[in-house]
Formats: sequence, C-alpha cells, structure tokens
Amino acid sequence: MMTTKVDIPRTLYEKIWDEHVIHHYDDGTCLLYIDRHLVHEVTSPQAFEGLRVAGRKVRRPELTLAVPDHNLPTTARVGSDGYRLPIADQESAEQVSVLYQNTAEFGIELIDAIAPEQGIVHVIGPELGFTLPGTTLVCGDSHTASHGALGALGFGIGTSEVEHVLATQTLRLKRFKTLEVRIDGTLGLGVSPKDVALAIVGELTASGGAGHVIEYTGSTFREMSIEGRLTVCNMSIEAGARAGLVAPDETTFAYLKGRPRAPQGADWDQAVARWRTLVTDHGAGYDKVITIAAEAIAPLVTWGTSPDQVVPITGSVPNPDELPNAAHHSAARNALTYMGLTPGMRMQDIMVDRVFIGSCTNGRIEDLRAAAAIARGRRIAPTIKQALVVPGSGQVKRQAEAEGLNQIFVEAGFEWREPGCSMCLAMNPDKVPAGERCASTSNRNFVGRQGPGARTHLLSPAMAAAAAVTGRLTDVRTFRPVGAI
Ligand SMILES: CC(C)[C@H](C(=O)O)[C@@H](O)C(=O)O
Ligand code: SF4
Repeated sequence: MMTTKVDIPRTLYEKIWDEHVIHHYDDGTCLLYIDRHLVHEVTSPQAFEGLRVAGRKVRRPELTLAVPDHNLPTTARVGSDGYRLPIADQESAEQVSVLYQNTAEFGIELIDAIAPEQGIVHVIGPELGFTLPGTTLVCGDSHTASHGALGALGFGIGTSEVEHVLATQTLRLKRFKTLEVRIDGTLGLGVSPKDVALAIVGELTASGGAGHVIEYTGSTFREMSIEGRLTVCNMSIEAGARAGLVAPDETTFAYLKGRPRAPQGADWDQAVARWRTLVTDHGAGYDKVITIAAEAIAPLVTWGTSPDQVVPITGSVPNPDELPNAAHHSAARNALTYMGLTPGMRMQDIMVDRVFIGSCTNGRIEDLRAAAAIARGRRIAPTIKQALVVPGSGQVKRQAEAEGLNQIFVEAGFEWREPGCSMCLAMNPDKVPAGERCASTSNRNFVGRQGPGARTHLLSPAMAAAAAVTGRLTDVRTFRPVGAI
C-alpha cells in the first residue's frame, strides 16, 4: 500500500505550513502563501513607498486590512461640533495621514480612527473574524503572534517583508522549529492567563523560544477562553518565539461563529469541518518541550527591564549575583539601577505612580471585567497620579459600557479612554514621565518603553487594579470583591 503524506504524524504548525508552501527552494527556504495581512501606520509607510518607486500594485488588496493604533491619542477623537480633532504631535499626525493616503491609493480597506471597529490591530483581527484557524496571517508587528490563539499561524514581519506581501501575497521563509509548552491543571484563584504568559516567559527566558513556533497544549489551555489564549499567544514573542498556536476547538468555533468576517451559513459548516483537522497528530514530535504545572503558577510581576525578569508577587527583588545563570548577572544589575530597586526589597512594598490597564495583551473585555471586579466600590490611592483604562477596541469599549464597567472605573478614579496602544509604548500622548513607576498590563518593560526613564512592572489586569487601589504592587488574592459584578 502506498504511504501518503497524510499518514506521517505532523504537528499543527507543520500542517498549516505545508498547506501554504507554494515552492521549495534549493537553499531550504520556502515560498509561503499568505492568507491575511494586517497593516498599521508604523511599519507600512516605507513598504508602500517601495511599491510606488517600483511602480507595483498590491496583488490582492482585499486580503489586507489597515488600522491606525499606535499613534492615536486616546482622548476624544471627535469634537463637540462633530468634527475630527487633529493629532497634535506632528510625527504621529503624519504617520496616520500617510496610512490614509496609502490605503486609498492602493485600494486597501481602512478602518479609520473614528470608525466603530477601530482598535489595536491584534484585538480587532480576532474580534472581526478576520483571523481564522489554519490561515497564515502576518503584520509588520511582533505581537502578531497573538492570532495563534485562534489556530492561525500569525507572525510579525519587517517592513521589507510587508512590501513583499503587498506585492506578491507571499513570503520566502525558512521553516521554524517547534516548541511545545504543555500546562495541565487548574489555575489558582487570582491567577490569570497573564500570569501564565509571564510564567512561560520567565521559564523560557527572553530568548528560549528563538526560531521556534510554540504550540500551547494541555488542559489549562483547553479550559482557557479565547481572550486568555490571546494573552498567552501575544507574549510568545517575549520568549523569543516567532509565533504561538493553540489548536482550534469548540471554544474557538463558538467565539468565531457570527463574527462579521467569519464564514457564514454552509461555508461556516464546511470551515468548521476543516478546522477540526487542525490538531497535532498523535505521535508527532516537537523540537523542544517544556511542561509547567498550572498549580505552580502564582500571580507574577516583573522587577526588571525584560519580561523574563519576573517573580511571584509574594517574592522579593532578587540579588543579581545569586541568579542561577551567571550570564544574566550584569543585565540584572543594570535593570535594578534603571528600575531604582535594591535586592531583597519585597515586591509588595514597591509604590507605583501610575497604572495602565490595556494593550493588545490585556485590553479585551475579560481583562476589563477582571480589573473592574477589583475596582468596584473602591477608590484609587491618593498617591496614584494617573490610572488609565484603555479598551483594546471600539467593540470592547461598547461592550464594557453596556456592562457598566466604565462607570465602575470612573467612580474609582480611573480615566476611561478611547481605544489604541496608549501607554504600552511611548508613541502617543499617554506616557510615563522619567523616574516614575507604572504597574502595566502590557507586554514589555524595556528601558524607555513607556517613556524615557519610565519604570514598568508587568502584571495582570486584576493585579493592576489592586495596585491602583493600594498605591503599591499588591497580591490580588488578598482582595475580596465588593458586592457582585
Ligand atoms: C511599532 C511596532 C513595530 C512594535 C512591534 O513590532 O511590536 C510595537 O507594536 C511594539 O509592541 O513594540
Ligand atoms: S498594544 Fe503595545 S504591544 Fe500591542 S501592538 Fe500596540 S504597541 Fe505593540
């Protein structure tokens, strides 16, 4: 009997990859077909310019969707007279208006700053059903890994690759290696998908996943919502991985059903039947495997300037010289100097100046619900200079408002904003001043990330809300909800 390719056990990643290879080159690279392309204002201007200079068109404009997010102020975008407010910062205004011009010139759909669907590129892709299982999806943005939560092979690309995808709808790439991150068991009370993500990054280190696609397996992910899976997949890149994947299942199908751009009617049934085959076959091997027990994961918080510099909230700032890996000693010392911390300090004694709840890591409805459950009936500490809640998209914002979450936040002293990347990175007016400390639900605590000299502690939405209430990093497990939400 003939052995067909189908009989060889393959991982989920290999199945998606194989299905998209158009050509194998002699040097081992492959030409890969790209199903979907997301574009934002930061990494696309040079790509469009390249097309213009070469006199090329966009090959399949209908497969690309553009949205501004990084540079938008999160204050009102429309004045009381109904007119659009200008962006004050010249560079930001320019980037956004160039995106508008480029998309108009090349016939690409644009969700503009005041459209109801506007939001962070990685939040709107899934919620519109633009992101679908088994597809290849790219964006000139490292957190494109997020989309793997729906079983799409999503990865970030550079600006020259953005141009290549626009021109050809393909990319020439080397196959990635595979890494299984297996977590079984039930998360403890107060432990969220963000803690899972931080635990994985802490375990793998910021470079442990380099060159790999992570597949998240085990009962913890099977029981996790799509929002939670998006949070975990989002941070795959913080462990150095190109992409993160969760095999699509009933949770995925329920999430996607009825989304505006997902297949409808008979197409839907056919699509689901196909998506059910998107699982790693029994007997398929990964290049690397790590396992973590769900019960071992505590609420975590970062102390340094890399997302892998993380400890349980009940822990202390480590002594750099006592870290297990000697290669990390000097990096840790520099991080502590930048962060203004000394070894041995209890994490819960660290006072914060600002709190940011939002970003493509934690700006979805479940994140806001978790934060609101802590904020409800409480006030932010008087020492807090600013506490921002920034929904990841217009849809998240409307849903949160329908549930009254905005009111809970505002009554507690938080500011309720328009969707965008906001304080995740200092490309818009939401910045942390030099020397100030921010408890942030975003994904990067790099030097200067939230503003020059700003100090960032990454944590979950509930922990961020708790920090806002007490004015310091706080174990959310010591909080009891006030009333029901
Ligand atoms: C601006 C963009 C290129 C960048 C990225 O690639 O991730 C940003 O989104 C980030 O989070 O640092
Ligand atoms: S929210 Fe932050 S991480 Fe996400 S795309 Fe925007 S800047 Fe990048």
